[in-house]
Amino acid sequence: MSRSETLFAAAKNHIPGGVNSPVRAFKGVGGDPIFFKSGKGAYLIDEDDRQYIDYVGSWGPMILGHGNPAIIRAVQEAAERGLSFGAPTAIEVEMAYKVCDIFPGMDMVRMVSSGTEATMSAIRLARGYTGRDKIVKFEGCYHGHADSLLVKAGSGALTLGVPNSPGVPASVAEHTLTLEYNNSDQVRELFNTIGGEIACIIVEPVAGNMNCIPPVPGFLECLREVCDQSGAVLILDEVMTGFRVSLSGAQGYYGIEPDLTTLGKVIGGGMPVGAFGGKKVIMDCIAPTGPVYQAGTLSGNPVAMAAGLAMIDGVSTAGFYESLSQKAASLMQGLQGAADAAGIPFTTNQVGGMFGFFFSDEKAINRFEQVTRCNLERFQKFYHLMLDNGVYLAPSAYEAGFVSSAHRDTELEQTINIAHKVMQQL
Ligand SMILES: Cc1ncc(COP(=O)(O)O)c(C=O)c1O
Ligand SMILES: N[C@H](C=O)CCC(=O)O
Repeated sequence: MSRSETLFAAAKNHIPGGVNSPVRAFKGVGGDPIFFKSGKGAYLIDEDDRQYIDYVGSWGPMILGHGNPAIIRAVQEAAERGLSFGAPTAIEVEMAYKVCDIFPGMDMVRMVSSGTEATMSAIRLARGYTGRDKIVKFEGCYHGHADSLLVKAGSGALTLGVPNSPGVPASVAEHTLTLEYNNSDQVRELFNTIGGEIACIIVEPVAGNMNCIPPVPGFLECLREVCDQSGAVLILDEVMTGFRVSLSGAQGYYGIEPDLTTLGKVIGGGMPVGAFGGKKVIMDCIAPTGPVYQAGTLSGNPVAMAAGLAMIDGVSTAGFYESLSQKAASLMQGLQGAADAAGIPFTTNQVGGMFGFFFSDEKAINRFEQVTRCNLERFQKFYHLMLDNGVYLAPSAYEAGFVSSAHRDTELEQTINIAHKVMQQL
């Protein structure tokens, strides 16, 4: 048995399914997950000393590649000063100023420890601020695992076939109204009927949890418009897209100003961090200023803030996002070329440093339902052949992929060459 197999067998004895987050379990592709022991730049090394070019990047955070020296140094120095105080620190103030500076519509921000906490808190805040219960989300979007958001959810919930999780009371789920992503007509119809009862819309401004689906022109603008008309709060969930598709996320990229923004992943530099922030009039409703309760023992943790600030410094350099986007675009062009050469129906999407590919003969994929029609069997075969050749992709057809600044032409070309070989075997 390989060391990964041995570890997986042991893990299953004491960790449900052998993993601490379901999508890692390889249920979406079959076979056993790989256990990793280290990462450097664009590469991951597994427990059996095999090396992989990594396009998961810890599901987004590792935008500078693994083991970035500036981040490691920042973490080491912060750890020397103290791991946690449970009291205010200067570095939290620095982080708040930095984030509010980068996101123009954000007057105030509260740090938390995960994307789930950020979205859950933002929803509660929107409800508290508006005094309304109903929320709107989109099928296939994933916003973490808070009860009210596990309704027609994407990511691991979709991969495992449980988009509506047992354990969520019907009395909670009934307040979550789910519409089709990129369908503005449905949005307008709902808001024309009950707009005054809706607390918020929460949306992934580029969906990355049903593979990668960019917004069609006019969709995000429509969400802004109906929220303005109805008094509902527009929450852009930028846990994945923040600092990823541009420095100021999808809101900067598409020019849409939300009322609230949720952040995670890149903002923590690989440490467990999330954040939610937005307009002062709404953020003032949060305790201790206002009555909407929200708290966290480790929120604003100094080591995590140090990692996040070093990461933000790293992505704030001139030309960073142009270069990142170019890498993702050339990877997608290369994969498309490999599929075309092999006569395999194939389509790609890409925004900034995130990408998606589809085994489909449809030329443009922008709806959830199109994603579900893709050739899953072919994806699974492709996945394992790429893996066998040293390329680590997200182990599900419902996840976006990510490049980092550490992916050089060498790694991209090697991946494309492998894809040429693999596509011929499908
Ligand atoms: C868009 C989006 N929102 C929220 C979350 C939840 O974040 P976390 O896994 O850190 O709880 C994720 C990822 O998991 C995500 O991709
Ligand atoms: N799609 C998820 C985050 O974006 C994957 C991470 C996880 O749930 O483990």
